[in-house]
Amino acid sequence: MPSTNLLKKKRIVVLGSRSVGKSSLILQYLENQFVENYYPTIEGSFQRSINYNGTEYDCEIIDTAGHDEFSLVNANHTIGTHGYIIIYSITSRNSLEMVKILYERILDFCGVQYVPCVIVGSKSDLQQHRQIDPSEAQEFAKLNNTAWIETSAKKNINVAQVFELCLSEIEKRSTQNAAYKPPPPEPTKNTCVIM
Ligand SMILES: Nc1nc2c(ncn2[C@@H]2O[C@H](COP(=O)(O)OP(=O)(O)OP(=O)(O)O)[C@@H](O)[C@H]2O)c(=O)[nH]1
Repeated sequence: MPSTNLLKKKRIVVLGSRSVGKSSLILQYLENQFVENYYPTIEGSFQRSINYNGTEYDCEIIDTAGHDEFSLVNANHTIGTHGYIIIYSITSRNSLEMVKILYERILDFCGVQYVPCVIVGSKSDLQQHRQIDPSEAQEFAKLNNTAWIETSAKKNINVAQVFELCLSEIEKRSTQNAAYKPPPPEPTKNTCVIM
């Protein structure tokens, strides 16, 4: 039987195109800081205790290098991962297309039809450069049973909510699993086999 502590350990992977603001979101969340300059990420892992719904979760947050159409989702992204945050910038149509590709690649790699996931529209402070209508991203999220939210790391809008939503999606999934009862085995038929 797994201990309660183990059950509260959650691994969250943050994915998305280059420069959509993955590191900025994490930095704002963990350290209440925002950096205007762009420094490409290789990969980073951060520990953070998150209180959600009265429960303390011991979270590992993985910041990944920006993805393009040639990047593959690999075992490092998926093995042991409980939830995904996939980010596009509201100022970039290409980055929303990459969200769709990444989500499909995760499902393919894991061989499942659903994973706990939050789709995040970043840089919501840049309204004058908006290319993605909220309804478009919301529709994709709804179709795929994921959560969706817009954020600004710069203005610290909806930053903590992204991580809480991710835990909520993870919990939803584990409740569904707990409620799941496998179908009873098929009754054996009294058939006669002629050899
Ligand atoms: N206006 C605005 N700029 C942002 C916001 N978030 C990030 N940026 C800027 O966007 C650029 C890229 O941000 P990063 O956080 O480095 O993006 P990333 O997705 O981690 O990039 P990679 O490391 O290439 O994957 C930086 O210049 C940030 O200052 C935001 O909410 N608003």
